[in-house]
Amino acid sequence: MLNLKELRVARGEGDERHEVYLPELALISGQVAAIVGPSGCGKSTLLEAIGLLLAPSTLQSYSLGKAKTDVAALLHNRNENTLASIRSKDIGFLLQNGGLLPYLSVRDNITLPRRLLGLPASSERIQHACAKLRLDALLDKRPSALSIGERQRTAFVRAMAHEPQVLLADEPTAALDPYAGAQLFDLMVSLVKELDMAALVVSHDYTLVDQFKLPRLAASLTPEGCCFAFAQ
Ligand SMILES: Nc1ncnc2c1ncn2[C@@H]1O[C@H](COP(=O)(O)OP(=O)(O)OP(=O)(O)O)[C@@H](O)[C@H]1O
Repeated sequence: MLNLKELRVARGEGDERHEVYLPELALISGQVAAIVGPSGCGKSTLLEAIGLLLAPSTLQSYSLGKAKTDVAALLHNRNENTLASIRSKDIGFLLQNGGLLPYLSVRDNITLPRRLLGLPASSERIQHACAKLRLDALLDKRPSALSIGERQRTAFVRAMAHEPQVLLADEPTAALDPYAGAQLFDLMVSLVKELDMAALVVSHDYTLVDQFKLPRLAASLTPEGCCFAFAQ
């Protein structure tokens, strides 16, 4: 579902430059893996590069989705239209701050990705996800009237609403209590299997990562910056 080799991506300049290196990543359909590591090591940077929100400095190969789209070639040729379509259709991104649109209701935030793609606004899966994450009573509210955890659950449903091939989630349970966090992980793992997709999730919640037996893409420090590889 996602195969990538030799990704390097950098943030900052000069002494502030921080490079992240991922020698290899292979995710099969139905798989959820966790990106783990200390604060500031580059987990979000890595996720943003994989999600095509940040341009890599080096990328040997990157194929995405069932069609094995050659993303590395698209990036190399700066094929912005196709890259934009992959971002909106094939990738579901849950940003660390939620990224909800303040002037839309919870319902409209959740259904926006589907409406932009010309799909019916709602689906049985969305209704099930809203019920499981206890969002039903909040659908007419604006994000400013929600707690941070409620915003985070809304952002998760929005990231999955258009049934992307790959879900990239940056700390989706950071603001949730243990029960709500486990509910969200449980929903994510079952949706990923049901929809034949793959997911990468940045998480500091090692209890959940272990409980759901997720493979860990773990950070180690190198002279250049930070290198990620699957923990043995
Ligand atoms: N916009 C930016 N410009 C320059 N440097 C940045 C920027 N965003 C992050 N950095 C730096 O890049 C490095 C990696 O940041 P990143 O947010 O990817 O880490 P992280 O592992 O996700 O951290 P956390 O767990 O605290 O969220 C850090 O040293 C950070 O200070």
